Amino acid sequence: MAIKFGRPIEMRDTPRADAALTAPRLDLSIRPRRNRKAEWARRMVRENALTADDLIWPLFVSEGHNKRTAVASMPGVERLSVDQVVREAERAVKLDIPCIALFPYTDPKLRDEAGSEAVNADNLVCQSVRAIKKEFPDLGVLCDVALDPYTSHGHDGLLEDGKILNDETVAVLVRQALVQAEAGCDIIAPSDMMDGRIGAIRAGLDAAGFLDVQIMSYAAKYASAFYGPFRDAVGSAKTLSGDKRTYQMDSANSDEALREVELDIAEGADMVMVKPGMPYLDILRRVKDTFGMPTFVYQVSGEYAMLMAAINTGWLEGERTIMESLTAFKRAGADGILTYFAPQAAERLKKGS
Ligand SMILES: NCc1[nH]cc(CCC(=O)O)c1CC(=O)O
Ligand SMILES: [Mg+2]
Repeated sequence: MAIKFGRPIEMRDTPRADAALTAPRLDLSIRPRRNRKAEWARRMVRENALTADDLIWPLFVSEGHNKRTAVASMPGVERLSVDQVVREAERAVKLDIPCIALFPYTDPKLRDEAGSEAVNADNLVCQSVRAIKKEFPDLGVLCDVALDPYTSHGHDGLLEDGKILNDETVAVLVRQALVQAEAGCDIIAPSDMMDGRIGAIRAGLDAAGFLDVQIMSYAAKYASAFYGPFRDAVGSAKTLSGDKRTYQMDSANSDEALREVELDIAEGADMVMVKPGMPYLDILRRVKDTFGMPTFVYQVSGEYAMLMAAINTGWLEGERTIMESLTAFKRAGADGILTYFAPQAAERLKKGS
């Protein structure tokens, strides 16, 4: 049974009528409940607020025209052909969402060992960026940099003899970032977790004259089971051989996240990210407190799937659960949130409380 929230029960200062329940008055000078007695009072002492400015909306692009394909493990999320991505970009603009993030579902025929489609200046992501920027130049566009949507083995880097090559991968990532920047991408977001990629991408962008293209580093990205539905969406779930634990972080570690973030800042990251979100709020708080950088968090596909599964069965109440989960990120120090709930949250915020 879903819990139904009606009119809140608010405290009034009217003297109590004689009632069956009586008790000697407690001698309390401090009663924290006073500051919660009514909505106006709660609003006055509220410490954190979610606004549309906090939202980054991830979208999945696929081939075709006027085409939308449901992603089974992410109810409500679809893969969109480029023209449809532009329609969602329009929705983002209308909802005051400042930025969208693009992820491709690459035709399996175009995937190869080297992830060559990643550096094709006319790949789905680049096509989308151009189409969006033509109609909505003032909407921020973030592009993920990593090879997994393009490789036949589903890894974020180049694979040789069962090993993910670091420096060789970084060289390809620099080229991937460059085609995205040339297409008009505003924020390059490397999600691959290779060592040294932020510095190399910054140098590559600068050498090509893209001095103002920002870098949001997936700096503390964990090897997480919560990415499952995303791999379904980009089509790498079936192809992925092995796991990503030689490059993504061990979920048992916390100090290591600070060392990773420190390196990416030193290499030129403008913004840093912690990922996943809800199971890693402690990391988010440490990163924000330690560095004071613009700090983002990714409420990943598995978190979305988990909440939607419970919402769709009626076990959780949708709107309140979504808003609570997003406000928790603000409380933990996030300056912004990548979330598949971005449009729902923005619509809710537009309506007001
Ligand atoms: N490097 C690709 C990438 N970029 C964002 C996500 C996950 C996003 C999500 O789960 O919503 C992943 C998956 C992965 O690393 O396997
Ligand atoms: Mg690193």
